[in-house]
Amino acid sequence: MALKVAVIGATGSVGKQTLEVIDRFPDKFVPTLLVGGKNVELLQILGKKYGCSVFSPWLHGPAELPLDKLESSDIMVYAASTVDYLNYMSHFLGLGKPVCLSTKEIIVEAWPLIESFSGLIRPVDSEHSALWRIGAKEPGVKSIYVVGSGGSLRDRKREEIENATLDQVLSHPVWNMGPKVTFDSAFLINKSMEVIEASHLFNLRGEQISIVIERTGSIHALVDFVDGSRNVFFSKPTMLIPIAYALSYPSILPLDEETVRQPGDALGYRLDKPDFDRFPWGKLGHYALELGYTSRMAFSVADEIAFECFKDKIMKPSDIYDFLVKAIEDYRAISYPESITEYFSLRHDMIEKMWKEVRAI
Ligand SMILES: NC(=O)C1=CN([C@@H]2O[C@H](COP(=O)(O)OP(=O)(O)OC[C@H]3O[C@@H](n4cnc5c(N)ncnc54)[C@H](OP(=O)(O)O)[C@@H]3O)[C@@H](O)[C@H]2O)C=CC1
Ligand SMILES: CC(=O)[C@@H](O)[C@H](O)COP(=O)(O)O
Ligand SMILES: [Mn+2]
Repeated sequence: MALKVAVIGATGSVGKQTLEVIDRFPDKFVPTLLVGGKNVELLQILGKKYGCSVFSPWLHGPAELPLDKLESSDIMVYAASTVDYLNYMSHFLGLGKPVCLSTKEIIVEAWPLIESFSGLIRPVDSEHSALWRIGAKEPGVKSIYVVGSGGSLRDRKREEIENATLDQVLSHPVWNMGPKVTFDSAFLINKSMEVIEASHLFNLRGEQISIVIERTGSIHALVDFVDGSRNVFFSKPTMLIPIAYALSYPSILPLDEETVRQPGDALGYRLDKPDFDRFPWGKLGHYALELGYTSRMAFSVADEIAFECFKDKIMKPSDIYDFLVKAIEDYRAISYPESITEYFSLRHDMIEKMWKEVRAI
């Protein structure tokens, strides 16, 4: 029997690639509910193509998903660039059903609220999928490496980074992704988010997690074990592999993507230390880990606002750094919400307060 799949964020980069995996294995997966945003035209085309239910706030009003369709699904892929559907995700997990989770903002911001379901949460973010596959959840892990490409500004000087245009920031050298994660990647904010994500998913301390740069996007993660051994994960830079693995776990689907290179070439890859002088944003994940869960949440919320401000030319990269540091520090002593309702209420207050600060700049 084909698994019934609900896709949140079906019209986006990860969502569309999820449907590509589903198309390749129609005997294994069938979409039951597709949730999208502004691109209602595409959403309706997809709904017709698969003969399934669709939902968009731009079509149907505030986020109220058809619960019957959701509950009758076997597995969820959460790939929306919003945390708005956290309560539905939590409800789905509460039914004992797995969620393939791409939206790292949820893991960074709301981990204490979903941690009890960690056995049902399957990482989709490429590095975390790789970490999962090479043993980061197993006993005996000493430390891990989250690998990055370096992003669109990786060869720019400090001054060029400070004056980068939106077009430059959104021209990723390796991956074709949605705008927010591409922006994050340009400043190593994405790696900071991924350090927190890895700490939560694999229950590791900040000092056990390092960022390294590999320019071709062929190495995604490394895990060092206490016996002195090291696992490394190679693959072409494609999200099809992590999406397919999350959907089909524990089996591996015959995607037949080209192997990245012959094993003999492995020594040809270069891993570099990140340049934190040019990319200080890449240290903020560790800083937020030090200061606690509410600071991590504030970091992610502030980053969402910073992206809007960068697009509107209200903030330069150095302003973004200051803004993120302030958010992390401002919320260090605030206790973390005890429920999803309280989380959304705190999130709302954070957004209001942060926009007030922006207006005062
Ligand atoms: N793209 C990638 O390769 C990777 C992405 N990720 C993570 O996955 C998540 C998604 O990224 P990506 O696919 O690139 O993002 P995109 O911007 O390409 O897609 C975002 C999706 O979310 C939908 N959406 C946004 N707001 C709403 C809303 N209020 N209600 C319903 N749907 C909404 C969009 O709908 P619409 O377009 O119709 O407005 C779209 O389907 C992010 O958290 C990102 O960090 C992680 C690793 C790799
Ligand atoms: C594909 C994926 O997982 C992204 O998060 C990717 O890692 C972004 O590219 P960077 O490695 O440049 O941040
Ligand atoms: Mn990633």
